Amino acid sequence: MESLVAYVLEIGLLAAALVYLYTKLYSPFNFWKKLGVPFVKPSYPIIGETSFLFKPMEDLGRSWYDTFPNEKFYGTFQLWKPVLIVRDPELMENIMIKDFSHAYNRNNMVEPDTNPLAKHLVNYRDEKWKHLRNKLTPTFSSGKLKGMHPQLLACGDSFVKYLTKNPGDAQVKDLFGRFSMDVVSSVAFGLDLDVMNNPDSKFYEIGKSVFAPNFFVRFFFMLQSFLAPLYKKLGLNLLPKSMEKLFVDAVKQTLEYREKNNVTRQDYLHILTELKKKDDELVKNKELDPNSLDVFDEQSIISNSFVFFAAGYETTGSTLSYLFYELALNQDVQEKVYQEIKTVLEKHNDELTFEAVGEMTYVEQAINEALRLHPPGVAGDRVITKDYQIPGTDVVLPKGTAVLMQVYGMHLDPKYFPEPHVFRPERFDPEKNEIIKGTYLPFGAGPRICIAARFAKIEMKVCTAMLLKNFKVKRCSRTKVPHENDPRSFLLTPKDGIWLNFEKR
Ligand code: HEM
Repeated sequence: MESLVAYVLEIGLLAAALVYLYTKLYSPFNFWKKLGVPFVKPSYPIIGETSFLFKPMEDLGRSWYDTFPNEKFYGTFQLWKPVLIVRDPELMENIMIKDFSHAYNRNNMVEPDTNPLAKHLVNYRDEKWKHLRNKLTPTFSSGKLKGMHPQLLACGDSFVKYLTKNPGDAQVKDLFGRFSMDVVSSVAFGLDLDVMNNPDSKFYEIGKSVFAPNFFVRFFFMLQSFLAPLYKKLGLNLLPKSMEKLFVDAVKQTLEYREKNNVTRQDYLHILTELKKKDDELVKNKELDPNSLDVFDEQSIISNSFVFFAAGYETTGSTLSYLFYELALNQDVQEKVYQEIKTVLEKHNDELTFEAVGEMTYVEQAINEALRLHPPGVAGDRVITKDYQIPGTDVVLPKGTAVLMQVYGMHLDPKYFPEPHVFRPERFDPEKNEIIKGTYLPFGAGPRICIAARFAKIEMKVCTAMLLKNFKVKRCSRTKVPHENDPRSFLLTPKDGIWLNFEKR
């Protein structure tokens, strides 16, 4: 009996010693303490901090910003992984722009060879990313955007036709989602689906269900950086295999059809096809290794068309929904937007040319203001790729540290945006120059900024101009004020859509 007690005591002492040594010497939770950075202790031993997996993004954005209100930066954890929270505009600019060579990559990415849709810009790293970004940047040049303009107008026309047939109360998240799906399918996949008027299209049904807010997808998206090696091993995708196949087949069939019938359309798919042709030549001349990640091949076309969908569908659909919600609640702003649209169109013989859209500066200010109040991403994501000394401090962040820039918190900080909850597009008047550098980041910043920010703005301006020219937007009995964000989404997106009333002018 005695020997059993002694045995249990010995085991107990050994376990206590191991726990003590682990927490004091080896635990990853000592990371911030060792660096001398203030930090939030993780909620649980061993597994660390889990709140980022469950808290609604809006609350997460607020709490990240409001914890340590007097610090420019502090440490926290995602599970056992240390994450630096940055809440200072100057430091954000340093990390994203000036010292970009220390933070090339985002933390939340998978390897480009993980699955057939992963070989795209969002997932590329380091020098490989730089090469691909250089190739893709001209695809959004003014000339190329002008070439895509007729397709945006066609999508806008379908929208106006739909509302003319169905005026009155509408759930706008669904309508702007359909518009955004029309744009993506037409510009990136070469498919004229007109889902605005044919919502039972299979493509739309599947697309809508995949991108609909979903706790499961959100959970796995937030864990992507932890699970990336597993995804790669198993060839996994956050999309179901049926969806993956649908995208791959849609692009392959369109490419074959165009090739066979000699069809040329000035869209994104065409521009990507031209990039492939250039690299085919280089491979043929043995100037490029056909197996290198640098080669722009058929999989690159498919993946980069897909990223147009993944990165552009929900973001533009939600932003337009919030914009129209704010315009319905702020009729004086809507009137000012409408007057600008009318004046510019009169000058351009009632034609919404590419140039006319460029002249609609107040419309753009309203979009900027909607993105300030409702940025789809609450935080900007980077990972330190080369040891980085935080300027003006002794803190050296080791390679591999994840960093989150607090976009949402800053957009709502009265220090930078007085009366932050008021919808006031005048803040963005380019002549007043009121915006403090580094405080407004809906599209990110620096060399890794959203590559399609200009395209997205033009798309949203075209949609706004065409709708407001024809309709007045008002609240209706089903409009929820204030609106709620969907807790199931990893982006800020309205819960249950937003209901508004469209009245023909
Ligand atoms: C309202 C609309 C949109 C918003 C608010 C938005 C926002 C963002 C943000 C915050 C980033 C990360 C930037 C950074 O890390 O600094 C990003 C990256 C990106 N976005 Fe967008 N985006 C929008 C529309 C689009 C559209 C329509 C496309 C279509 C092609 C697109 C394609 C991309 C790509 C490919 C990247 C990765 C860039 C890179 O890693 O080099 N986005 N976007």
